[in-house]
Amino acid sequence: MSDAPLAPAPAAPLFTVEGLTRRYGARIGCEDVSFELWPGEVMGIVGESGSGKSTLLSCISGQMDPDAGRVRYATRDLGTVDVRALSEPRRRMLMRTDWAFVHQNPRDGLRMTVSAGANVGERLMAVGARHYGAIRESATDWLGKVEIAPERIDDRPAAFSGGMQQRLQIARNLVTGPRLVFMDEPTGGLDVSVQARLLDLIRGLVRELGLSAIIVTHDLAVVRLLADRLMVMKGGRVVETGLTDQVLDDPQHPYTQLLVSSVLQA
Ligand SMILES: Nc1ncnc2c1ncn2[C@@H]1O[C@H](COP(=O)(O)OP(=O)(O)OP(=O)(O)O)[C@@H](O)[C@H]1O
Repeated sequence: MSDAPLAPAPAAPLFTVEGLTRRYGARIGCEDVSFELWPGEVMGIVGESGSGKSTLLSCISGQMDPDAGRVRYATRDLGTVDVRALSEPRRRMLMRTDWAFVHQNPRDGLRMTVSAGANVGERLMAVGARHYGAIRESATDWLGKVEIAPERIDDRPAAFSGGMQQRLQIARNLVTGPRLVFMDEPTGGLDVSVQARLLDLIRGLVRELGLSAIIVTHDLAVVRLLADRLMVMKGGRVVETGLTDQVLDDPQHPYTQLLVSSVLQA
């Protein structure tokens, strides 16, 4: 037995989803999805197109109302709360401070008409920062963290490459110090070499900041690199869940076996 002191185990999950269901008329978006996310944990959600990943992500991140089910979150000040039972202003504040959402298309998460610095700085202002010098310093610092040169601070995102825009979106999301980050195909639509660099950056930030994250992707290489645990969806339901390496190296469900082998053959 090692003498090294053990870090205390977290007492409770950060985020709990119970029996979440969302239908579009008669069509199932996602059905009866339940899982827990622990502090500092990264969960990957994979499945083919139409399997319900985006519907699930929209419902759990508060962007869409589910038809049934509950989402609970361990807040810093109020303990664990039912997110939908919060008042609208509280819910909005939670989503703006403790939570963050990285969209697949950076244009959906950035303001394209203002500078890179303003994209980062206005998030700080939205949570009460007022001192111009401090805001600009923080924005410069965050641009550096996502490998954007400080001299680009006054450029608009339209003058950036796709990979740079995505890195800027990440800075804009993380500047307010969230604890939980939702990511929808964060490397989708980028060249392979740009994807690899972005994945490295995300992995470094997640570890350094101790973030919890839920990442939706159809790309198994993304979850292999980023996710501690994996949930495999098909037809709106979860068909398999487990530690990422375990699920990818020894898939149990025939659908997961197919997903893994189709990547191997590709
Ligand atoms: N606005 C909508 N109206 C009707 N049906 C929808 C709507 N959005 C999604 N669906 C249906 O819900 C199911 C799940 O779709 P969803 O977009 O959540 O899957 P996905 O796994 O995210 O797919 P993709 O990877 O292509 O984004 C599909 O059958 C889809 O056709």
